[in-house]
Amino acid sequence: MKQQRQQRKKLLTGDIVKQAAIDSVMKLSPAAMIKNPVMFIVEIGTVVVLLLTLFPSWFDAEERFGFNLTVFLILLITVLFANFAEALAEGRGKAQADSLKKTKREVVASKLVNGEVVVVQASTLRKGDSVIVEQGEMIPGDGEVIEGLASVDESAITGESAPVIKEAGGDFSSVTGGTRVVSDRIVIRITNDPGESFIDRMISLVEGAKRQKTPNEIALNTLLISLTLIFLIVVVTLAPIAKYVGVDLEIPVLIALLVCLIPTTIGGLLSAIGIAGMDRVTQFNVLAMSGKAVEAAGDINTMILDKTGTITFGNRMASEFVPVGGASLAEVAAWSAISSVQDETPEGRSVLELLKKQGTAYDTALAEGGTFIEFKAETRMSGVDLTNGRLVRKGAVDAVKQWIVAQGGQVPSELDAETERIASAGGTPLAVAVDTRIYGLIYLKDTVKPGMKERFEQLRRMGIRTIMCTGDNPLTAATIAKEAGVDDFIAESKPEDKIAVIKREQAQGKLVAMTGDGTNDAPALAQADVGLAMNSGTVAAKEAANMVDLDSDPSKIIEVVAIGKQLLMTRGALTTFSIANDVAKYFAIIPAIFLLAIPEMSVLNVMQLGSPFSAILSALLFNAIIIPLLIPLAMKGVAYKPMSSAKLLSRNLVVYGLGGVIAPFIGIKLIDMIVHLWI
Ligand SMILES: Nc1ncnc2c1ncn2[C@@H]1O[C@H](COP(=O)(O)OP(=O)(O)OP(=O)(O)O)[C@@H](O)[C@H]1O
Ligand SMILES: [K+]
Ligand SMILES: [Mg+2]
Repeated sequence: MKQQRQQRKKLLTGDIVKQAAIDSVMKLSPAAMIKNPVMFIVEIGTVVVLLLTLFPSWFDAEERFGFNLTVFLILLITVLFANFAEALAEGRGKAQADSLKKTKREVVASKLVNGEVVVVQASTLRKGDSVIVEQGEMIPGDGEVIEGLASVDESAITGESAPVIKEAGGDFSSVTGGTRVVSDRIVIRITNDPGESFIDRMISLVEGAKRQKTPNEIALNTLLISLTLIFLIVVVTLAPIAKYVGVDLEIPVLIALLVCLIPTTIGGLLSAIGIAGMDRVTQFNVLAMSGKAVEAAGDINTMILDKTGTITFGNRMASEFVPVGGASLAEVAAWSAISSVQDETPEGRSVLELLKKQGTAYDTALAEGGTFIEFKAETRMSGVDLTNGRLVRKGAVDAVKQWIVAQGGQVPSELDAETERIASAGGTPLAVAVDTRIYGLIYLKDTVKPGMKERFEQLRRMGIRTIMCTGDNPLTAATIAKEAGVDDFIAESKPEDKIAVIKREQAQGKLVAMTGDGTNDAPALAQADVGLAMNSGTVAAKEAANMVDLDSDPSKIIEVVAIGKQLLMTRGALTTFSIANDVAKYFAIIPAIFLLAIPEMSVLNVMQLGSPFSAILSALLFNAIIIPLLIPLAMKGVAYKPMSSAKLLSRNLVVYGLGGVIAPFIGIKLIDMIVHLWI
């Protein structure tokens, strides 16, 4: 499985680079260029200079073939470099889309029609149809298991070759078209019409077909267009003014000046930054439904995490039976077993496993024929109503206490002390009760994932507040919260409490992220600004969320936030760099232009550039080659250390702002020294 994952990461191959080179020429089409107004202006300038080069007489212009041709070529590569950046960023997604499309081969499906099996083409299946999938067969469409249990190979979409169990009911019922049943047989209800499947969505996502500009990008684009218009006006009005004072500025020189001044660096890299950011999330096996979701992740103030499975490993295992109120150890063990025979949750299964491990004989015959009470997050209890009328329950201590009191029973005096002992060790105590009597406790142990403290510390440095929401009791919650280092916790919380927390934070103007997998998480996932659903989870959760983690690792939300932050930072840093650059170029090129007309003004030549022409060409060439030089940074993202936004901003202003001012002086001077040798 590691190998497959690596293969995915190594997708930036020679083929992609070659394809990107071809695409950058295709993207010269004005219909495509107009989407990037800054570069579109450069393209128009390129065409004008070409015409001036070839037919100077048309314009009554001076014949300066060599210079004009050079300006034309530099302008052309400027546009090509920008197109190449975008094409390269798109390349990896396209390659991934191609491999996904291969999994979309036409398959046949065994559709159930009035109880009979009819073989049909998968493409004819509609929402609501039921199909049978047997061992070895491809699952014909997205759906929910409504009958049976099977192991499914999902490597086609997750890159993970270990099969996963899918079963009817519960949080592991969703299946994805294009994955394969490797054992057993399941009946599936199709949940999507053709063309709307998960793989379809994934293809259009990685391909960027549906890529819409995010609000952030639109705002930045507006700024870039405004700057471009301002400089356009400046340059256009410069000509008559210069003429008035007796300086004749040629059109290619003015175009060169314009291109140097407008924000071509960020204009050329902007869409590559966005695509690469999305791609980084995808390579991380997280599907973001929109770029907006990734950017929102970068702006998160509050993160809601659940305890079990996110902060802890989630294998809450029974480790001890604790009798209370004069009950014997054997009695607690026996009732624990009876309450758990039909409880298919990991917690329930672990009770029987513990008894087996301890070698304790237990008899669950009493439970036969009884009504099973399934565990629910709302009741926080599970159990069985026996045929002899006795009611057996186990569950969260406060829930069982309430139940016992409602039954007319009493709470044994040492229950609280024992509960406290387990909870203060970070364990989860489950009370076991029958009718009106509490027999004792089951001690469920779970461990905090290693490295959690460091990760929450990082989040804190990013200015993100973490809140752990758990159905567990306050003491267990407090112990785990302390051990993991979260900022706050909410104990004994029911699913609706999560929405309440999210709404409360949002009301304070904060952006909230959360993870979840169950149907009861769906409303909260939809309410959160960033909702990360687990691929193993229910269809409802996946549809409500704006991101899906194919590896079903809830703690990945932390990395997703880091990627979002890095995306925003990269864009900010390169914008700063680009604008600082343009300011510096202004000082390099303006004196040169005036020197061209009034050679006596040699004091203007502060940079000691070879000649006015070489100064203009050097500035223009620097302006072009800075784009490909920054492609790696745009694609990889700027180096990122967790710290507060304010600190980051000032640090970036120094590095990229100051760097942006200094770099052109050095770059242009170097190029000029070379250029001057041959003109
Ligand atoms: N199988 C079960 N039978 C009875 N009670 C259970 C069972 N599983 C869990 N509980 C009790 O219900 C509480 C809530 O469990 P649930 O899994 O819903 O927690 P949660 O809300 O997801 O929060 P977290 O994941 O942080 O524990 C648990 O703390 C435990 O006391
Ligand atoms: K520029
Ligand atoms: Mg949970």
